[in-house]
Amino acid sequence: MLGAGAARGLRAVSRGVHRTASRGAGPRLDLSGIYPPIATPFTEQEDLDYRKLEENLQKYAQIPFKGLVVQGSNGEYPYLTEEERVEVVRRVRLSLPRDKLVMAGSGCESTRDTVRMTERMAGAGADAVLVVTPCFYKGKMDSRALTHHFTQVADSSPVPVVLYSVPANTGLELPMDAICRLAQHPNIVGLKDSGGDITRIGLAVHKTRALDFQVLAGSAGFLMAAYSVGAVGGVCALANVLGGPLCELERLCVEGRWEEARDLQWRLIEPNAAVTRRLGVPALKQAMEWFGFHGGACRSPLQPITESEAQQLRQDFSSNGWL
Ligand SMILES: O=C(O)C(=O)C[C@H](O)C(=O)O
Repeated sequence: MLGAGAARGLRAVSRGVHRTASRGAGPRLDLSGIYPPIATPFTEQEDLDYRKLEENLQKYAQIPFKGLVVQGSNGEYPYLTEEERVEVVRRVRLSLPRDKLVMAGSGCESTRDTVRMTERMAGAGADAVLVVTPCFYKGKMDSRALTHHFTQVADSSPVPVVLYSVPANTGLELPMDAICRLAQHPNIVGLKDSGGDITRIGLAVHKTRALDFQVLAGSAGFLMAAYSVGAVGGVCALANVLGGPLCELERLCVEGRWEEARDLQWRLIEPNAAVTRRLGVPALKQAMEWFGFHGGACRSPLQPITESEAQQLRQDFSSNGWL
């Protein structure tokens, strides 16, 4: 892991984003494995519910995850204050066994705020940060702007940076040429791609092969496909609910047991689509309740799913043998 000093020392090199195979800053952070982007429990008054969070964490600690993503899209981070964001990461780090990675979402709209939030997340104990593409001025977020943004953040980050492309939420994809340039940065160790375009994931792996750069599938529906083109793991909303089966799918892929992997992958596609692009975070939190975790309500303006959506959601799990 790079320290702040090391990151500073690498700045001169990273400004030009030119680097070859060796990062030259000690062993890289191994990202391989499965991560749930954890949901944030709230009380009825929409305050953070740290007791419920802790109870969820105790359960997640029993599942062979590589670690947890705190404040990915499903953590409702756009609705948390800066203090809340940092405090949740601090508590997760304290609760989680030391060998589990904590990857903290530190993305903000401006570069300046993201740099600051990244430093705070590292101070709260994050092992790595996950930095989403800024998107409010999406028409202006071209390769030049995004390369500049991520380079500035990585230059000053005390911990390794993972790029995060999630077009369903941001309305933009991190362009491939930006990924290839940023992959050369000594403090940028990977990409979480939630877009689901398997040709793009394969190309990202192919184009960065000579580098110590790791690609993670950003959703469970294409996890096996992503492994087959060289991804090393996945950050999957569905892992909040079906963490064991997703870790099993990881194992089958890593062992090359593709037929068994395919059978399992098939059963995950419908539940995954339901808790992500079709019904989103409120549905994920509903499903968590059915599987013994604390989900509960989202922070407003997100609304609970309707009765008929809940029925369809249940059907998506039960018809695939999960309920
Ligand atoms: O919450 C996140 O962050 C995710 O990566 C979830 C992801 O978008 C998914 O589809 O699983």
